[in-house]
Amino acid sequence: MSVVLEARALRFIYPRRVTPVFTGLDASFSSHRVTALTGPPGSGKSSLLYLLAGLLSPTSGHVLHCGTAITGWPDWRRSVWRSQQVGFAFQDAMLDSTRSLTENVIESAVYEGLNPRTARQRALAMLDRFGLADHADLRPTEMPGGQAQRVALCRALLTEPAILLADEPTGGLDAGTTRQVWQALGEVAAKGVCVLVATRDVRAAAFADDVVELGLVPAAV
Ligand SMILES: Nc1ncnc2c1ncn2[C@@H]1O[C@H](COP(=O)(O)OP(=O)(O)OP(=O)(O)O)[C@@H](O)[C@H]1O
Repeated sequence: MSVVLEARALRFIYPRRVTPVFTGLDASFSSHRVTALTGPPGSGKSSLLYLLAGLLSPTSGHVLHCGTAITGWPDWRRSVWRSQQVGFAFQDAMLDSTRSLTENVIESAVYEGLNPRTARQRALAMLDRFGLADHADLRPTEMPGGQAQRVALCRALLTEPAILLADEPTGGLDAGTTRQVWQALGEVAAKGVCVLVATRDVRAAAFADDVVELGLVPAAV
């Protein structure tokens, strides 16, 4: 187990906003661990994932990957780093409604160079692990609601990233499926991945190895 990602003295304010989201956040995240990012709506769970992925730049402070500040890099370098190291399961899974779940999972990885046969094998194993094997050939519109996040997780994991960032992966799922997703995330972490989950799930603490609770910044700060 080693620290993979760190937020150091992270301050962040969205353009044209008065109140910062973070005013000096320090946190570290390790391989082999599932960390739940919790906190009330608006406390910055999603924003922190975007900052850690280098999709947003902090107002001040740094994000470090294995001790190296990615925040000082030019965009292109962060983008290469992200494609090699990070899998991001966005809250809005943005699935292609004209393609099957399997095709949705493999498409971008194959586009980026993953062998199509390997991609398909991995996708089917992943869909199975996340309880979607029976839906593999369905289109997103043909499956029940709340499933898209699991497809997004499979897609994010296809390139076997060192870091998995998942935004609300269990939103809208029943208790049994929620447990299954957390268990699958635990198995991903057990292979050495640093797993971060932004979640409103009140039972997150029971499933995650670590919990980082974010708070709302008072408006006057
Ligand atoms: N693109 C944006 N532009 C301006 N402000 C934003 C933007 N996205 C989020 N915010 C604001 O930043 C703060 C943190 O939002 P964020 O979505 O990161 O919190 P969250 O904890 O993930 O919330 P939720 O649980 O509702 O998803 C909120 O006040 C939100 O309104």
